[in-house]
Amino acid sequence: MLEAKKLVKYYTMKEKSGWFARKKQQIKAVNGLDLTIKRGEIVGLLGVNGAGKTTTIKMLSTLLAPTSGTLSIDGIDALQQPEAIKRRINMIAGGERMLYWRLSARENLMYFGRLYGLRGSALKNQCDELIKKVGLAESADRPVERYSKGMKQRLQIARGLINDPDYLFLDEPTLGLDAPVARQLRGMVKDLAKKKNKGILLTSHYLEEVEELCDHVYIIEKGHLLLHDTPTRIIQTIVKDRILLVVMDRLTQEDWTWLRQELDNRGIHTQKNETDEGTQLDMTAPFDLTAQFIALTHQRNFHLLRLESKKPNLEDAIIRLAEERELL
Ligand SMILES: Nc1ncnc2c1ncn2[C@@H]1O[C@H](COP(=O)(O)OP(=O)(O)OP(=O)(O)O)[C@@H](O)[C@H]1O
Repeated sequence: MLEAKKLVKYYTMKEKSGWFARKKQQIKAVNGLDLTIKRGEIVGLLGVNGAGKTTTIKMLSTLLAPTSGTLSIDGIDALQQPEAIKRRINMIAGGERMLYWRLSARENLMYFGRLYGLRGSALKNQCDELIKKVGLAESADRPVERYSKGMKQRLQIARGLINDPDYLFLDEPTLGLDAPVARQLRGMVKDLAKKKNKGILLTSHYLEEVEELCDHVYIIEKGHLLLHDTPTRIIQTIVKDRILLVVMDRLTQEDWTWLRQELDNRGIHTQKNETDEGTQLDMTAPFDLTAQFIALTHQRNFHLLRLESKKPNLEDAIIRLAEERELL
């Protein structure tokens, strides 16, 4: 298990405050964060821009020393024994960082493998296997600068697996990828956790991806933990409303006045729009309102064209949370 306790990172910056004077300014990027990742699970780390996600990942991957706090990985103190830890972890960033563009996929992997102490046939076999695994066999000897974004990202995954880490930190792994390529990568990430028993930390601005992949999620704000739970419970806790969308034959003014009064009496909040299809109603209430709405339509023989009950998702929850905390 990876266990971070009371992690703190303050950045100190010097700002000009006169001709010669410089004032020290301290930025509290991460401020007392507790976080755990077990092997075989995918953990999400969410927060608005500047919340402290990248700083946290850099500390977990020992690229950045915390100001205070502890970090242990499978019982080993990561701050005391960073060399022992580096063999057990790796980081994969989205976008186009962390690769040498003039080198081929094979040369990149050979280079990074050597950094982890791999040599000879062990290194060659590991590179061959990873190249095959991420589907780059045919283009393995071409320079990376000629790769598509999806190919570069698959190579990033291979690079992140070169030392066969037990824990992987994925920072925006599907950034800028087309939907089918992103889906393929999500499948790979799931397999790494569920079939290869790796512990995975994921940051992503694609909340559907987080909802689909993560067993539990940490939401941070200004370096503090705001919420830690499963995606389902986060949605249930934050968005209590159920949403019903209905399109029906155009309502007369009299019918609308009657319907609005009935809906108001039941605590159903309604928004009405006239569309080409007919009258569209978006209704929200803190309970499942489908049965009640259908009963009302029977009373006046309204003709329904479409009825969709929408379950709130993680994106709805995060937007609601940000609105409540005035982060938007
Ligand atoms: N090297 C640095 N020096 C000074 N301040 C920094 C440095 N890196 C980050 N910060 C500050 O620390 C805070 C947290 O930044 P961090 O990059 O960890 O946030 P983030 O959640 O990853 O944001 P984003 O989603 O925009 O990538 C921000 O206020 C940022 O300006």
